[in-house]
Amino acid sequence: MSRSAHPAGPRHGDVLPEGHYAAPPADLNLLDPKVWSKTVTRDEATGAVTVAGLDVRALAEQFGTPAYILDEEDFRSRCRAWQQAFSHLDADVYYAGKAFLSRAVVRWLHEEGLNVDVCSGGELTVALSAGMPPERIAFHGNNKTRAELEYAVKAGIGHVVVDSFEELVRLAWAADQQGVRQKILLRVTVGVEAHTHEFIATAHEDQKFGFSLTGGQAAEAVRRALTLDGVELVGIHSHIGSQIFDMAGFEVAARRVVGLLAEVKREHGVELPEIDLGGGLGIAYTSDDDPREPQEIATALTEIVRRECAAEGLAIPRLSVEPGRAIVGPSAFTLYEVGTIKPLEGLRTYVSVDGGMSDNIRTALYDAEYSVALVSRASDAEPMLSRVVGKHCESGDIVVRDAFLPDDLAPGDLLAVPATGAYCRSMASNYNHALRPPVVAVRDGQARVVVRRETEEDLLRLDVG
Ligand SMILES: Cc1ncc(COP(=O)(O)O)c(C=O)c1O
Ligand SMILES: N[C@@H](CCCC[NH3+])C(=O)O
Repeated sequence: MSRSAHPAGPRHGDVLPEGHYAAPPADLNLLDPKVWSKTVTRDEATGAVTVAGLDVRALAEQFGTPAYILDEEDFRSRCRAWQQAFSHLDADVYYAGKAFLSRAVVRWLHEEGLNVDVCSGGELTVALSAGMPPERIAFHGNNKTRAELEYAVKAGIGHVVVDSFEELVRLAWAADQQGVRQKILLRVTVGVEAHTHEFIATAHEDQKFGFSLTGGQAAEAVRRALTLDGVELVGIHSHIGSQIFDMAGFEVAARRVVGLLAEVKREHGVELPEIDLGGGLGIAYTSDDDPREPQEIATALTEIVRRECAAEGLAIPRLSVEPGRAIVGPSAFTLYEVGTIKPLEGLRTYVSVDGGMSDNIRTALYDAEYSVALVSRASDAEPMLSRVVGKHCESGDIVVRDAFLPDDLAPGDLLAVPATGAYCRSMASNYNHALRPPVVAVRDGQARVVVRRETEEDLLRLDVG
């Protein structure tokens, strides 16, 4: 989640606790390019907002609301930025499918030369069915089932990132049964407290993922992996958490992972050829967030790996990274229609939209911050401190906790929440039997549905009682 300062400010004229809110933005019609996908613009003369040359009002008309609008050019350009940043190195970029996966996205990744990281049999099926070569797929997860492991081995995937001793045995057995040797990396927890929300930090000791480096589990896992016939240990993996801006955690992780490679060489005389430093790079959800560019990350990581390897007398291993949010997060926005508007004098105005926690659970789950804009017209009305809420039966059903919207807002207006490409559709639910919204891909004046809206028949199909 964003760790930025509180971005909201008071409704004009309201008396609010002093210093609690920042001032409202000077112009509510401005769409900050930091948080909107690359092809989004607002025509100053007419106020119309377009994406990939398409008027969002026409998109709402054609595809309905709520809808995720995915800017294909933006997505592809982020893929290229990551590829280019690591292109001069012996390195691989794996897109983390958990952020958002669909067959269209897999095809774009394939065309742009990226690999995919999956963390369930379902994600693996989507990746394979869209033609991703199995050797370009990595499989993650802290509790992969025996069936999932057999499926992955049978499919011939590139590597499995092993998370536990049980999995090591299960996987070696599954591979043995199929007469193959499965390449693996071991996921280690490097003991870093990533500066992010507790639920998305993954490298400190007290959580469920990986082999503890400091507690000696990682060394034991290496020892066991090297003795099992069904697996070929090729490297070490670390993922410290998500929505991180500070490079320090990655640097510590890189140092500790290289330290383990050195220990493995000393103990076993084996130089493991690969390291994977995971994903986790933060994006701008509000104008206060300042994310790092892929190039900065590539430079910082490779410098540290080179330096540590030189100090330890190791050959430089092949490096992988796994960005998810940093690729797809900024590429999409969610389009909603305004319904009920409830002003609370001296407090704020509750603006209800036709979606909510079923299409974006992140605000309720992580206290995530988002921005929002009126996109069906421009407005010169006064700023009104608002809370954008959904239509679910929960008072925690909040999409944007604090934002300024024009105080002439009316039912039927369209709002868009930017930076909802990651962990929104992929974490969407049918709570209150909501129908999950479609994903509409837009590019060069063309729009097409890549994930269709659910229907009531979809819900009833599963209800077989
Ligand atoms: C192992 C692993 N790799 C990559 C990612 C992608 O993270 P992000 O979307 O923050 O880049 C995650 C999710 O946090 C993960 O668990
Ligand atoms: N779902 C989280 C990120 C967790 C990523 C998986 N390790 C989010 O929305 O920020």
